[in-house]
Amino acid sequence: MSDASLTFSDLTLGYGSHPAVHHLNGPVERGSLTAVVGPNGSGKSTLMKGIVGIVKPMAGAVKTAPGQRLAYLPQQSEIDRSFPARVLDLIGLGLWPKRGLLRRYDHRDRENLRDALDAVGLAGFEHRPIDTLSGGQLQRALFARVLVQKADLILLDEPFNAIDAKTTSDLIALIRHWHGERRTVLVVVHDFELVRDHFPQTLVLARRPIAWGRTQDVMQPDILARARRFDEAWHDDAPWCAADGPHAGHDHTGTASSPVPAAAQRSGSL
Ligand SMILES: Nc1ncnc2c1ncn2[C@@H]1O[C@H](COP(=O)(O)OP(=O)(O)OP(=O)(O)O)[C@@H](O)[C@H]1O
Repeated sequence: MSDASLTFSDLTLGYGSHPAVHHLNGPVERGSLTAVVGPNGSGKSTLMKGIVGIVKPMAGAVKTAPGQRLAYLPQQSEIDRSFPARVLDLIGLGLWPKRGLLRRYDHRDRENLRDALDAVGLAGFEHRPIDTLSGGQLQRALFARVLVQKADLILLDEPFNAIDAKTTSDLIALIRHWHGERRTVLVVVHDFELVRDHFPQTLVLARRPIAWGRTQDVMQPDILARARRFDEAWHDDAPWCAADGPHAGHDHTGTASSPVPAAAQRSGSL
């Protein structure tokens, strides 16, 4: 029997009457590390929000295994940096589920926070207001918040956006460490090279799932070309659920032929 951290059952998520993700089926294995790739507007963030429960299913369901702790890091653009908080306050938010809103930090909490700051390379930044951090430093602080949450299921939405190579490689090391601890990790990524180098599993979305399985099987020119042909525009007169091809589930990798030369697909992003 599969040991699933998450299971999608014909999941459709959307806004108003528009599906942004539809007909997603299959399990996310416990302890797996999965990249979610796809063009702009293809439903990646919506899927993350659907798993967290911010966006409710229009149809179907997403089930998380009971008792799992979940950590979610939204895109940086969704984070309010003007909020008057210090780095320590931001990271301490990760302790709320455990210690509640009002309880003071105890010795163990302080140790956790210090360890997390060290792990992300922000020792000495604890009292800095968050609006003075660079983009990379803020992302490190947000990873520290995920660290203190000690979650079983971790969702990261475009954590490498506008981040330099050194910060990216430090954050990748943390993600691989979580993977080594058998946490389940899903990461929205645009950089194909990162996906090929570090993610054993990949889900390619273009509103519907185009392919999902082992990265070396999925990150193929024909599959990526199919995702590229995705039309981002909303069509108000479109049927609620257009029949636009096979419904991919886990390890169902497509085989459509590609008009895009393989060399053009080997690196880059969607
Ligand atoms: N709150 C919302 N209300 C209405 N439509 C939305 C909302 N959020 C997203 N959408 C639409 O849903 C579709 C999927 O958006 P989503 O943000 O999930 O895509 P994405 O793959 O994460 O894109 P990107 O790579 O650009 O971040 C898009 O067409 C978007 O305009």
